[in-house]
Amino acid sequence: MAFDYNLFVIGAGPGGLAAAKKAASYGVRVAIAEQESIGGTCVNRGCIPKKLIVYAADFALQKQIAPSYGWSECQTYFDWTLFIKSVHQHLDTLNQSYFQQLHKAGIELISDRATFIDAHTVDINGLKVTADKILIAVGGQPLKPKIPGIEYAITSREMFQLPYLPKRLAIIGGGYIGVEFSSMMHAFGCQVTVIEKDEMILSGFDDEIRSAVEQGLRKRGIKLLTSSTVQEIKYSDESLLLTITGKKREIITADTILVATGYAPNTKNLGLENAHVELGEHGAIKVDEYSRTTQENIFAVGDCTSRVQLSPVAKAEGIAFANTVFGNKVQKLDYDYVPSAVFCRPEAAGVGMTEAKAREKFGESVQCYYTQFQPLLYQLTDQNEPTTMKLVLNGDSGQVLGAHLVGEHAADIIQSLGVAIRKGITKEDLDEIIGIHPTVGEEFFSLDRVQE
Ligand SMILES: Cc1cc2nc3c(=O)[nH]c(=O)nc-3n(C[C@H](O)[C@H](O)[C@H](O)COP(=O)(O)OP(=O)(O)OC[C@H]3O[C@@H](n4cnc5c(N)ncnc54)[C@H](O)[C@@H]3O)c2cc1C
Ligand SMILES: NC(=O)c1ccc[n+]([C@@H]2O[C@H](COP(=O)([O-])OP(=O)(O)OC[C@H]3O[C@@H](n4cnc5c(N)ncnc54)[C@H](O)[C@@H]3O)[C@@H](O)[C@H]2O)c1
Repeated sequence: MAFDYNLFVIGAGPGGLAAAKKAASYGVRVAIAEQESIGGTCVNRGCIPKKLIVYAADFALQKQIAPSYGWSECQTYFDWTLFIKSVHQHLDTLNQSYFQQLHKAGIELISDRATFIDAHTVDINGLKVTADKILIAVGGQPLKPKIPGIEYAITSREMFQLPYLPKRLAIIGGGYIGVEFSSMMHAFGCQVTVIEKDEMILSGFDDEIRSAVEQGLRKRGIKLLTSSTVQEIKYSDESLLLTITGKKREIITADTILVATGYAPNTKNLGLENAHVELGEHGAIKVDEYSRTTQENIFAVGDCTSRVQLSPVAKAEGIAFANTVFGNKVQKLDYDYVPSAVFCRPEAAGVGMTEAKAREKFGESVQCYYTQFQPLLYQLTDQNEPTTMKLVLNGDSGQVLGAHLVGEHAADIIQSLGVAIRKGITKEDLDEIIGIHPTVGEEFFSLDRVQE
């Protein structure tokens, strides 16, 4: 049977775009459908605008320590409306550049929603298109817990559209999104309360890292209510009232509520049943290690498969799919050494195993090196802003299993160290490295305190 395309991709986020471009480089005929803006969550309502807000918030934090560096206090004013307008102008430029990249690669862009009619046919607003292979890269969307009054809460998507900064912000969920927004919004002067159901924020990270971030945020005045949930939300006198249950029952007042309790795969109403594509837990598309779904010619990558919900992972899965299916290079991903970071202040990052995970696998032989120190940046100031550093080792072989850091440039330092850890570096190898002075990262090469 002759198909319209060799590959049809649904969703132009990092996963779909990477797969489409790689497949096109092998000379196959590719089309991609996108119902919103090119670039997906990452470019339009995730990583990129978030990081620009982090930079904006950093000026406020720098201002606090500037007098210790000889700068006199001066009046400054942060104009959120002006700033967020320039963020969106930048996103428009990025969208344009993606559009041109697709055009140059000979990939046809169909700007509409696609749904399955059968395993080889999709419907796009009444247009039937056929393809030999179909890749689902539809991403995810914010989950909202079933709480009475949750309709008053907004999600991260709307945070990027806020017309003005709220005075009091309540955040439900102390994961990546909740913690990052708590840090940025507090730096702009908002009163922030985070409500997290677990005992600590940032589940999945090493406990020492979680605790160091908690201390850092609390010290700045961010209120963290852990082991707590929201029972109901009410609107009264132009304010939102959240009834908190958990360690303590209390009512907090907010102008804006951000709900950040996880991301659910975007797999509803996609017609997947017509194509015999099965779903697993929480609506994630079931895939094998080569991203193949339960239907032989259909593949899925990125957030919609709920493996690791990060942009570089979606991109790597897209490339591995295209290499395997069109490039004659069978490739699967190793998810063990995916570095990740939380762009809060203090910044946190980790790669490899946490101490808890290492102990599950290697038991008593696990050894940890740990240090906490006041970095040079804060030594002229009266602020106590410790850097926390931890290495997790297999004590028998000396192999480094994981590295974790809270402090300045944590994300950049950890991603470079991740390369060495993935290659099986030992503590002895690290001790032989000559670092760059004076930096935070050099301390990883002279850790000499085994944690009790
Ligand atoms: C606030 C926030 C901050 C984040 N920060 C980071 C970060 O700093 N670092 C990081 O690595 N990750 C970050 N992430 C996660 C990252 O954005 C995602 O992991 C990544 O975007 C997933 O890529 P994807 O291609 O799987 O899906 P997406 O980027 O979600 O793209 C999917 C695309 O498919 C389209 N689509 C869906 N259904 C259809 C359909 N039926 N037809 C046509 N098109 C369709 C959607 O419109 C969307 O454009 C962040 C996420 C959020 C929400
Ligand atoms: N820097 C980054 O790489 C980055 C930044 C933002 C988002 N992301 C990605 O986006 C995904 C979604 O982010 P997220 O922060 O929404 O999810 P998350 O899974 O990181 O955190 C959700 C948090 O909400 C808590 N929670 C769940 N239900 C709750 C309730 N009813 N009350 C109180 N707390 C509740 C959970 O215990 C958890 O700590 C992340 O998993 C991550 O992969 C990555």
